Amino acid sequence: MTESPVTAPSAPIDAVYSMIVVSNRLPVDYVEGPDGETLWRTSPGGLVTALEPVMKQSDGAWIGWAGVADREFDPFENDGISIVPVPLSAAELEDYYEGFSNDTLWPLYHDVIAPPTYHREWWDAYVRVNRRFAEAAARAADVGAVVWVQDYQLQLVPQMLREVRPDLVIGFFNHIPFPAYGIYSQLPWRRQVLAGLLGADVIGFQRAADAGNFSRAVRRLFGYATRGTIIEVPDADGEVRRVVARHFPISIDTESFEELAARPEVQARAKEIREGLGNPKTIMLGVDRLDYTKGIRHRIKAFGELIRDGRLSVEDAVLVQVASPSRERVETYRQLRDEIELQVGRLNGDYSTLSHQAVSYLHHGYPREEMAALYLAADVMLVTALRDGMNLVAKEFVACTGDNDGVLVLSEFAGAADELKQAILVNPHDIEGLKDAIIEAASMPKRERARRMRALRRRVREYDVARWSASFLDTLTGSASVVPGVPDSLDSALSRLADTDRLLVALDFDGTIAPHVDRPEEARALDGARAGILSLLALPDTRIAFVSGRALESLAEVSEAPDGVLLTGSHGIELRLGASEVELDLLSHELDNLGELSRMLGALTDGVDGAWLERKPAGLALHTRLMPPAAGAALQTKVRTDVEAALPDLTVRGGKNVVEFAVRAGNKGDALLRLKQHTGATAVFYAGDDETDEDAFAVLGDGDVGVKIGRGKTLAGHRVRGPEEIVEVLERLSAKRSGRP
Ligand SMILES: O=P(O)(O)OC[C@H]1O[C@H](O[C@H]2O[C@H](CO)[C@@H](O)[C@H](O)[C@H]2O)[C@H](O)[C@@H](O)[C@@H]1O
Ligand SMILES: O=c1ccn([C@@H]2O[C@H](COP(=O)(O)OP(=O)(O)O)[C@@H](O)[C@H]2O)c(=O)[nH]1
Repeated sequence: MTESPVTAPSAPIDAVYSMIVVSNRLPVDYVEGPDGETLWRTSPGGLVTALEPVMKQSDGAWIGWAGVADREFDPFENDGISIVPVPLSAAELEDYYEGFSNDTLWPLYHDVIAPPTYHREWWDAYVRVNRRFAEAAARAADVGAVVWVQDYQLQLVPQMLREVRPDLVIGFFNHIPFPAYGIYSQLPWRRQVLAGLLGADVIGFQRAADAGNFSRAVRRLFGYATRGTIIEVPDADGEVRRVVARHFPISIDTESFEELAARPEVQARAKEIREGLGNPKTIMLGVDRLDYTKGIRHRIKAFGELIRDGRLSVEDAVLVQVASPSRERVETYRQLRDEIELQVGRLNGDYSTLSHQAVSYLHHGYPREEMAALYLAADVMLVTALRDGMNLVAKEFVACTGDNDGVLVLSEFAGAADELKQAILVNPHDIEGLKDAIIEAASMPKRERARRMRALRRRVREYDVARWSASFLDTLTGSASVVPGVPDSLDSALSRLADTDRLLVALDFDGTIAPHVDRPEEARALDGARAGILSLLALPDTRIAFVSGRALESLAEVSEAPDGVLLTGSHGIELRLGASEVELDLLSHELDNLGELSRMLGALTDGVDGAWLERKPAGLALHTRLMPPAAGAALQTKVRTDVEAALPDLTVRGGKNVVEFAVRAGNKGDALLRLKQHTGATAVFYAGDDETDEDAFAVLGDGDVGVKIGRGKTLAGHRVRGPEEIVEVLERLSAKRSGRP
């Protein structure tokens, strides 16, 4: 794909940043002041709204385009953020931004609501500009820095960056939907785009469905193995990189919107807006970039028909539609503007009176204060997107509705619908359904309005933008240091989990409930963990399982598992569910491989001080914990290389001071699914500390709780410091569950 590779700066020139965000848009756009002076204005769109508070909290740099062609700017500081502008020529603006980004990818990724256009010269410009962004990031990033690339305009940057700076930790977040394969496969450069994205360590999406579509496309086009949210990407040297592709729904700085809406001057402005509109009974509000994905026409059509049919009157109801200018040089956007303005003009001509307008249409972009006042003034917020990555407007309306008195009508095709379930959910293509929903919203009793809005507010408070970025970055980097104790967020998750009908508590053994020891046969669970397990076992509809990489026999021995505990060993290959033990019948070629493996490992480790082999039913593990670290690492590398060359079909797993080879594949994710099926669990708790536990975290669903012990990249939603914290977690879970009605 990268015909001419990204140039690696011999010594990065401005390599000072340990955290970098790269996006097409900077938080500010250049505008020329009345006297020709340089002014910077907040850029449009939700990406900037979401990332601005994140970057204000970090001392990293934001790399992006300044919103104007053919101008070069030096790096500068804006509102506490270090800005590194990347220039675009007028031709690049046309081909890369307006063309490939907004006339190819945008309609394609939004389910071809408008027809995508494919031009080879647009693609060439896309590659060229992506390379420029990658070069800028490679120059600015300190050794080992985290680079977080944003959105569909820059999908090739992760791979380009990895090629020249393999030391970097690279994340990617896609703010818009990722389409199903049947649509994605139209893209002539579909393989190059996937390869570009797979350069990242973690690829984030708005909805679980988007992440699923992406993984399916990778399977179809590259045949890479995927397990849950993990994609196994082979590198050129045959090593497998585990790339995470999962959803991280973006959000807003809820507190700052609440604070804004509580300001007296904003409330006064809201009152003024209502009065200016003639104090109607119901103010309906739509706020969108003027984009065909937003369903503005559908909304106006439904509203217009309600007036025409007499179900609403212009004396009682007005629709305020903010349609902020967007991508105005792209033909589809121009046409849309004409269509909407014709529609609004007709509607107002037909139904407005001298004192009451049907639609108050505003083709402007407003500052946050005015947005908050509009949200406050509105009774009903109409978000009728035909497809939308998230839609932050919906969340902002909820945050600003401080008195719980407002109704949100929300398209099920906006990412926000996965979270804001107490909104009135609509299919905007169904105009009759949309009309009924608008009437339901306008006439909803006060108590019902308050009940729904309280629940919505709880959600946007709990899941704000800080949580979004923390959860993405934590998955990407692992937290630098893990504080002792049980975090509040984990405690709340345990409270919810404790209420489930049938609970499965699945625990890795070593390093999770038993501290690591030098001799694996000496490992024992902490007394507190045993006590917690016994008290959970005594509760109805509560099952416990140990999920270990150890051979089942060894697990049974060291765990001294109380009766009733389910056991899975050898990474899920062996299971003991109740009294019966699952037989492990190795096939003849597996037995041959096992014999050869055993011979090779014996020869390679014979006489090496501190190295020992652990036999497992389907393989062998080499332990080097008792060796000097450098010698242990060197031995592991040698053993891996030799075994992989001689026996390429084996499953290889690296752990802490251990490398393990198995003649039959199996993993803790499969084990957990099997346990879930066996127990009929309605929710699962899983805790683990090692790389192999990531397979289990990868199969957890929305109502489940995953806890990673210690540092390191993880898919688990929570993290604690060590087995002592797991003791506390088990105690709390048991107490909460025994207290349920
Ligand atoms: O930069 P523009 O071409 O002017 O477009 C503005 C932004 O629009 C898109 O926003 C998306 O991100 C939001 C936050 O995640 C999300 O809520 C919304 O659903 C998306 O459409 C676009 O993805 C950004 O790159 C643009 O900057
Ligand atoms: O006149 C306007 C219109 C919109 N917005 C902001 O633009 C963002 C729109 O984000 P959303 O996710 O809803 O859609 P996008 O435009 O990114 O597709 C929200 O933060 C709005 O508050 C704004 O500040 N002024």
